[in-house]
Amino acid sequence: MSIHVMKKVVVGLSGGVDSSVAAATLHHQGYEVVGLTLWLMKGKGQCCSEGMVDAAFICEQLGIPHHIVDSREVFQANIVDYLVSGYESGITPLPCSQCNKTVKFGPMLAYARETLGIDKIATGHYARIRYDAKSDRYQLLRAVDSNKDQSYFLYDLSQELLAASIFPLGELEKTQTRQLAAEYQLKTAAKPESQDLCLVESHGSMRTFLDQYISQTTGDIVDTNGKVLGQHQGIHHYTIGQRKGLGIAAPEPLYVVAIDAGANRVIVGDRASATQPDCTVGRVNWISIHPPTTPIQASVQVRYRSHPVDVTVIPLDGNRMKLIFDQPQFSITPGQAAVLYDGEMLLGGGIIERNQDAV
Ligand SMILES: Nc1ncnc2c1ncn2[C@@H]1O[C@H](COP(=O)(O)OP(=O)(O)OP(=O)(O)O)[C@@H](O)[C@H]1O
Repeated sequence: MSIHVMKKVVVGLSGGVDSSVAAATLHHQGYEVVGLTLWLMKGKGQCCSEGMVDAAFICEQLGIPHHIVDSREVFQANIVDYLVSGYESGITPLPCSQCNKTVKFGPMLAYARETLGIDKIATGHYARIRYDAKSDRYQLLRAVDSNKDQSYFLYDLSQELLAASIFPLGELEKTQTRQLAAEYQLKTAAKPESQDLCLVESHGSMRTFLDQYISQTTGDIVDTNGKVLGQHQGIHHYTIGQRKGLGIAAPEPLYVVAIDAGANRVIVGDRASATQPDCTVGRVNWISIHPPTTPIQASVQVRYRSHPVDVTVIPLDGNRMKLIFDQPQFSITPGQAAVLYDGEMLLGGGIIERNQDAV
């Protein structure tokens, strides 16, 4: 007699079409699925409450249980406070990879294991996971749909989290996801794509969000020689490489090249002065490979949508690395993630550090 043990999985449901299809796909594959929605945002939580209702509807449609976990404190401490202190210190923090690690995957797996006795979690992220027996590691790969690929935001996950995760949409084109949603007649089938960071979508702009927390303190906008060219309303309104909205009339286009929080100054210069041959990166996480001890060649994305460029990676002590670009790069932004790839495999990544020469 064979005993059929049903595989169990907890699916993170945002109320969007991707996670709905992830849950429905696993359900149709025979998994015992539990839906889990994290309640993330305080105050302006309209998108969260709508999301919770839509997620509940999907669970009812699929006939699966739905759990909601109040994660507002975790989100506030790990994302809102992280963003506010980062912008106050003159960097442009990346919230999504931090959110995935500390708010979503980590706590979701803990909840799945401790409360539900389930060892697997799934999300609607577009990325793939492969086990490599030779290195005994789980590797993170780009999604098949290169336009939707979200691997960049997942570079900071651990081996333990990767081993426990399933990305049912990694092999699909977005159009196929929509088709599946229609086939399964999911309520979320026609829901529009989210266009931006959840905080930006809920508040209209990052500026509106930050202005709730950071008071506007006027300061100088200066050129690279320290000459005052204008005034700003708060350094948190600026990011490296920014050209628009500086309010300065100049014969040549000017870009933000550095933000000096100590002196409350924004430093602007021509395109060449916002271009760097190298940078250093901290809090490095090697995800798919063992940490290298000698220099390696890779390609790097310095922003989510930036084109990968070739780079030499020099490992440094203390979870840091130096990146030497084959071609100097424009607008390398402290606080954003530098994520390394070898073809479709994501090797690792970390947070771009401040360029000490620029301030
Ligand atoms: N509040 C949440 N609770 C639980 N899981 C979540 C939540 N928000 C996002 N997720 C999970 O993370 C995945 C990626 O989230 P992201 O915010 O990038 O949404 P998305 O790509 O627009 O997907 P979706 O269409 O499912 O909203 C989602 O597919 C979902 O599995």
